[in-house]
Amino acid sequence: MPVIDVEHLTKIYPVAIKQPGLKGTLTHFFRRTYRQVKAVQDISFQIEAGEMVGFLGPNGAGKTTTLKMLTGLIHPSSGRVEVAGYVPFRRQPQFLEKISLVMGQKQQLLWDLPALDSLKINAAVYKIPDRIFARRLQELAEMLSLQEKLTQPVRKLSLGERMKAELLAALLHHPQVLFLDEPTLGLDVNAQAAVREFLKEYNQRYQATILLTSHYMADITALCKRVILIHQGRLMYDGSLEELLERFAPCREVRVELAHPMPPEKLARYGEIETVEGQEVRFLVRREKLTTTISQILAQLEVIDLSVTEPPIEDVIGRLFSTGVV
Ligand SMILES: Nc1ncnc2c1ncn2[C@@H]1O[C@H](COP(=O)(O)OP(=O)(O)OP(=O)(O)O)[C@@H](O)[C@H]1O
Repeated sequence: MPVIDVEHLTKIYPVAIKQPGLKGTLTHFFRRTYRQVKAVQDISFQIEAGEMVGFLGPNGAGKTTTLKMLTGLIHPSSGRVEVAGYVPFRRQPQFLEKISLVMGQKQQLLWDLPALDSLKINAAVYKIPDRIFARRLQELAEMLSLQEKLTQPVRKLSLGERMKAELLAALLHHPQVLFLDEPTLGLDVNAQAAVREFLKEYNQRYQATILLTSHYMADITALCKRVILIHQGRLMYDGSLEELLERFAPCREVRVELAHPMPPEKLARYGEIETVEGQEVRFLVRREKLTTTISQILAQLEVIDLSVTEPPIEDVIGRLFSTGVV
């Protein structure tokens, strides 16, 4: 049975239109007109327990709106949504104990207090007994390398430490389902990697289900085998990341530095030649032929150096979003 079950989910925001000037203000006050923003349109997907899924889309695609419906912060306009067996917008306490939502650009920890104080408040809200609180705190703080930092006021923590403390606060009640909206936003490369490493470990250790949005493709490639793509509120793709790349980036680039320059006609058999500059040749080679082609190049040519590069995933997905075709 899926932990997250979404069927024909739609959210339409009514947005009041106001004309400029005094007349516009008066009309707006007495007789408002609305236009409809279709933020999410008829999307369906299921996520099984323990899965870690990347939820991707360009700005304004409807990701946050979907996460808000999945966590019960807003009511869908139509469709059905169930998370951990509950209908989110009823906001039943048993449901709230099973989920957590972490938004990279919002914080729940109190700015002037040590994180530990906010954590104690959370423990009281979730009715976590002292003994269990102490155990979980120690375990999570260790996983996040935060032991020394929890007694300092939050405002004195670095951005990365603050994000880790936010994660600790969000996970103290051991939610079964975790929704993460840009958890690595604005963090430096090391802090991003630390958060990623932690999420991977948390998912494996507790079999937690995680739905994650991120503009950093490194997060997605490191954590998610499956991705869901949405564009202008509609579901574009739901499947494995590997298959997506296979379908939309079937080639890799092979750069070879030869001992002596060679005429292009003698090189064409190894792949589609992109450029030849002196002794350096760049080929495009289909993924499935990569190992055979590389062995042939190494056996048949005098090679000084060879490297293989993957087209950046950002480029592949960016192209999909700009063409709107999957
Ligand atoms: N409360 C609201 N009232 C009216 N329109 C809204 C509201 N919240 C979001 N929207 C609109 O709904 C659409 C989807 O927004 P949403 O925030 O869900 O996108 P997103 O994929 O999370 O984007 P981003 O990556 O920029 O955060 C956008 O056109 C946005 O302007």
